[in-house]
Amino acid sequence: MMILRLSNRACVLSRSVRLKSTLSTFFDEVGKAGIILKSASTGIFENLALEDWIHDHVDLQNRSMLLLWRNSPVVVIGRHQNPWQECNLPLMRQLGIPLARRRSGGGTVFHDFGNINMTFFTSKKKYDRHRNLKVVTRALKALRPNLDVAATDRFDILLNGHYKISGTAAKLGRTSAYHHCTLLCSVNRSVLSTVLKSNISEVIKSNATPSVPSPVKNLLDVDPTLDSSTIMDAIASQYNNEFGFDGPVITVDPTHEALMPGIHKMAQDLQTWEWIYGRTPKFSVCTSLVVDDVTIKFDMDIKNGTVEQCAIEIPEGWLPPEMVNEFTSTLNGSKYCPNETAVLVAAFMRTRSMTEDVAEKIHRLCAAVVSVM
Ligand SMILES: Nc1ncnc2c1ncn2[C@@H]1O[C@H](COP(=O)(O)OC(=O)CCCC[C@@H]2CCSS2)[C@@H](O)[C@H]1O
Repeated sequence: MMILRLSNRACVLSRSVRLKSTLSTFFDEVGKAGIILKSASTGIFENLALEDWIHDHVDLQNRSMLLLWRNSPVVVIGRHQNPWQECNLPLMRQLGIPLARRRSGGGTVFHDFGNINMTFFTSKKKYDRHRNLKVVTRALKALRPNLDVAATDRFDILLNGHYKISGTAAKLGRTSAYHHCTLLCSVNRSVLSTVLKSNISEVIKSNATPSVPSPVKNLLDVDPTLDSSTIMDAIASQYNNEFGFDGPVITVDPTHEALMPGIHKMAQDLQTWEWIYGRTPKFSVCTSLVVDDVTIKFDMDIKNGTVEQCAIEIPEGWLPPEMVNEFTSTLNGSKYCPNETAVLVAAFMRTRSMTEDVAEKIHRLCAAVVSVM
């Protein structure tokens, strides 16, 4: 038997007990129609894995579930998006802000501790985004009756009819579904807007899903007496009210492999380069970069995150033609990734004899290519 350790109104699925059941069989034993979970993790990959695990393993035919979670700073792109088009990857690397690709569609958002995420799990039949967003707007109104918050036809929530405070995405499986959304409480808005501005969007051609940028605001900007844990509590109690449930908020730790067998692998899969970058729909980059006062034209086709075709036009006499050929063939077939490019170019330079001047130029050429990665 698994034990629920009660702390005030909240429960913690205890790690200290000897587990005889997984989270899904535990829910079957408890037999509740509605369950509210809160993640103990602030790691995006663990939290996205928790969503995947619940979606794949919990019987959602006769049960609905709300998961509340928050993350440390991260940019989260939709399943069919192009990260180079959506965000400033060089700046994110500099700031140490990771990128994650989620399994649901839709656009790109920024999360930090000032952003709340909610995931509403249901059977596919009961999937109802309007009703879920009503839980959020009513919870906010219950806290501050004067707040002007309303859901739109595209399932955003707007503050004062203009400022986006919540964005929505969803994943529909064969029999079950989840709808997840954000809520901006006190996010760092200057980081949000700078990381969500691509440095190379104008040189990318792609059919990937584009985001729909909106003016955003934090709830705490209009009412600094609010705080995100009060808001989370209000959402949990409104969820119970709306659906007629009465459960407590259960804290669950997504690193607890025994409770959720297979979850570690799910989190690992979400962190692979192949999932985050490799799943980008085919795109091309066509740009001119100035290196040493000469203009160099790059033309690259990228499929599965890998350079499929690369052409570089360099003014005659700047570099020996065989070096240019060597450089382009190094890029062909490689990941569209600054680290991989730098390593491969360094390796090719080690195996060729060249003057210092040529080596310097290849370094600068490499830096120019890396600047658009
Ligand atoms: N955290 C957050 N919340 C609300 N709106 C945001 C946020 N970050 C950025 N934005 C704004 O939304 C647009 C993109 O809007 P767009 O409509 O294109 O995309 C979305 O809303 C996707 C929401 C995904 C929600 C998931 C829930 C759990 S994991 S992520 C962006 O350019 C900004 O203007």
